[in-house]
Amino acid sequence: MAQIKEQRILDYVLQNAIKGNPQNIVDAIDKYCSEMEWAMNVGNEKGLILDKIVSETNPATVLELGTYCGYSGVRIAQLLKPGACFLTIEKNPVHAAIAKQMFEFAGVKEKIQILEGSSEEIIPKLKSKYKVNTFDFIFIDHWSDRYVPDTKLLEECGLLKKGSVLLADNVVYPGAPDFLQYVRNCVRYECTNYPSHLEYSDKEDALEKAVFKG
Ligand SMILES: Nc1ncnc2c1ncn2CCCCCNC(=O)c1cc(-c2ccc(F)cc2)cc(O)c1O
Ligand SMILES: [Mg+2]
Repeated sequence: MAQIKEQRILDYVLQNAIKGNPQNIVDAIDKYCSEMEWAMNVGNEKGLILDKIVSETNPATVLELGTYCGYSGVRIAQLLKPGACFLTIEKNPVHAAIAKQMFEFAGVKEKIQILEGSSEEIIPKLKSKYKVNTFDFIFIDHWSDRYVPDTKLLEECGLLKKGSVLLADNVVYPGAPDFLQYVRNCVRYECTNYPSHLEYSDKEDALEKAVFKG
């Protein structure tokens, strides 16, 4: 059967990484995607910045927008304290199925709940259906044209509290200029830019951290 790239990435991990070892699985994905096939995982250079900000935040509640193959989900999950709640939203059912298997192999499936669907349809249901109050940390890594509307949706749904940390991928490449404009000009956010490079590439990219001030 014609395989898709994401299935080849998962197969490579299942055959070459150590089951139950999140860091080894992250390293295996990076090895495959830098040597064999490029894929839109956040990657190790931006991943190390992600790790640092997650560790500093030490969140009890995490939301990720854009699961893909589960690379950033595995990176974040291995840093979370016991009992932390981690929800990740993925619109593409095939990618969600790949990520589910990735989380199982990594031994983090008890820490992460994959919500299949679009962010715009799931975010308004998070309080009622998923018993969430607010999020301490939000990793934004889905369509860049959803960054602003979903940030506003999170505000409107009362899912942010004073100190909530939003971290957005790809603010330079592919780019999210309206998001940068929004958070940098809104008094309710304190922003920090982290210049880096596009995963498995020398193109410039960056992460933007926006801390909600309440
Ligand atoms: N409304 C929703 N809710 C949830 N998931 C949703 C959604 N809507 C869609 N999706 C499903 C996620 C779509 C993937 C998002 N990520 C990306 O599109 C992405 C692309 C590149 C990239 C870079 C250079 C290139 F030449 C080409 C591509 C790099 C990255 O790091 C990326 O994260
Ligand atoms: Mg990305």
